[in-house]
Amino acid sequence: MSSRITLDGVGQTFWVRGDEDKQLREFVAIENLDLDVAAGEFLTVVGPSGCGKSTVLDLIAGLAEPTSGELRIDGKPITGPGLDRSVVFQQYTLLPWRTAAGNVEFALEAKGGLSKKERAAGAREYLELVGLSEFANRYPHELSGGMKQRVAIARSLSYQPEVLLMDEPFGALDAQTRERLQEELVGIWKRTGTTVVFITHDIEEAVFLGQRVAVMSARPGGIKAIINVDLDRDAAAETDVRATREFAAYRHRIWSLLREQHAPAARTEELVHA
Ligand SMILES: Nc1ncnc2c1ncn2[C@@H]1O[C@H](COP(=O)(O)OP(=O)(O)OP(=O)(O)O)[C@@H](O)[C@H]1O
Repeated sequence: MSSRITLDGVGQTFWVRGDEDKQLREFVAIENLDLDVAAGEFLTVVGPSGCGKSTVLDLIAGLAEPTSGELRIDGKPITGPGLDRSVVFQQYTLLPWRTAAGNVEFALEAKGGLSKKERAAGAREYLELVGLSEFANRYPHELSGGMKQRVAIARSLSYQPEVLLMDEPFGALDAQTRERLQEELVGIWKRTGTTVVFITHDIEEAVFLGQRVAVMSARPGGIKAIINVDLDRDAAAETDVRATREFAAYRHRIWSLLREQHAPAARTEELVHA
């Protein structure tokens, strides 16, 4: 199950208070942003801090309304959150009083229409998908950071959203856990065919996961470039794809695009929009 997402000339402006005069003024977070995510695609988004990555994700999730432009999912305007889309945030948003299985079941309760037995079976299935079958009865405080994030992913996938929106979901994890979860996520994406939009600060993570990498520019945020990544992900399990020359070339290309943004011109722009 998957869905296509379209952003058409999307802009988002916030009212912010000036540092010195404390006057309210408009702050253009993103401007005239066009983006098309194909059904079943894995798109990663990188960009400097504050360029509007989370803003874009919030808009696709329907958690905010754009100031201008339009967002559509399968041709229909996005007017609010929906069960066709699921968000995984950086911080683990698990219910501490529920076990791992209980947390997944919670999402299925919200979806409705399933018996207790079906919900329990669903939780088992998705915890297995993320490699946590043996930890179903543990409470969040008894799980490691990586395990908690896997429960959050299992919970998001359990109600079979067409779109999975991930906002730096592995940002708080150590490098090894992060790499393992990246590999698991690619496997899950292949098995489920879900459309994934994944935000990250980490260029290597963006290249490893994304079929395409959208590189954002800052102030106001927009899409600077979209890079098609053609890596043999099927070989990922056996070979260290991250150590290949192709991988390094993609990494360098994106690094260079991001680097350009630190030029003095960017600072001038910052003042214009401040
Ligand atoms: N509710 C809000 N009110 C005012 N300004 C906001 C609001 N939300 C975001 N912003 C501003 O909009 C810009 C984009 O924020 P956003 O969180 O989307 O950036 P980001 O690229 O996700 O940043 P980071 O990588 O640091 O998480 C920032 O300058 C931020 O301060």
